[in-house]
Amino acid sequence: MNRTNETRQPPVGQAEPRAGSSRPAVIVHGVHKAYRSGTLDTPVLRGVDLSIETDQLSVLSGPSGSGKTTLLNLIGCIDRPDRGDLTVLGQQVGRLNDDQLSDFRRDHIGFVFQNFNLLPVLTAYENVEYPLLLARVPADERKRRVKAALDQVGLAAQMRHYPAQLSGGQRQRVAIARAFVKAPALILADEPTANLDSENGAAIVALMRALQRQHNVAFVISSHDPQLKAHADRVYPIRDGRLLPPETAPVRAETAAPSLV
Ligand SMILES: Nc1ncnc2c1ncn2[C@@H]1O[C@H](COP(=O)(O)OP(=O)(O)OP(=O)(O)O)[C@@H](O)[C@H]1O
Repeated sequence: MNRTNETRQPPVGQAEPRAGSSRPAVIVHGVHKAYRSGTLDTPVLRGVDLSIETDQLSVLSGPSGSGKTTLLNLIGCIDRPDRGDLTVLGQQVGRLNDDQLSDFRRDHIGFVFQNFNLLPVLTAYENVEYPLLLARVPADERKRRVKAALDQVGLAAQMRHYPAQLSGGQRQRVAIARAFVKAPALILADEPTANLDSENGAAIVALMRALQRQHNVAFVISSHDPQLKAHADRVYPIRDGRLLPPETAPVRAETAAPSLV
């Protein structure tokens, strides 16, 4: 038997080791998803096949209702497909039970949301610290990592501010720091610029682009923001629950990473 051709799976609930892994970050195979309302099933994803490379910024793009968030939720292990399977960071997630799935999500995936989803009673510092508390990271290490993350998004001076004391763009920076602080191999962002004006949106796009390069993570973003699509390595167009052929990034002059402070 030729063992080199065997598909090796990491232990249940663990992601592939990051360094040297040449596998795609995400493989979606034959995925269908419908939402049920009463006796009526509304199909949303109708057989999606997709492979997302590590170390790239990828955008899922399509009109409202095309299924972007549904697909992002499946990749993020927030929901399960009706049919088909997903391999995320080398782990076939359909093999995980609900507890294992939520541990996998917590340990390996960072999330950024359209509405920021910060806890209003916690300061910027405490919001970023929260995932490290859940992961039982020791206090000294927590402090070092939270400060570094806030520094990277340019919010060191506002660390004691509550979300209500921050602008929309600053809140999204806190949310991005929170997503990066655990150094996940995969970050998912659902319409991260939709609630921002174009200037703040452009700054957030530049920040995500710079952080993706700096941290070598797979960054998957659902968006119809043309600024985001213009900065993506790969754009995956979705229409009516089906994927069209991917668009490669337009050739453009390489811009230096912006200063984050
Ligand atoms: N929990 C749910 N129950 C029932 N229908 C849902 C649910 N979530 C989404 N849908 C429906 O599924 C379809 C796809 O929704 P989805 O949020 O994935 O689209 P989207 O491309 O992200 O849209 P948008 O850009 O507006 O966020 C929509 O018609 C939506 O109404």
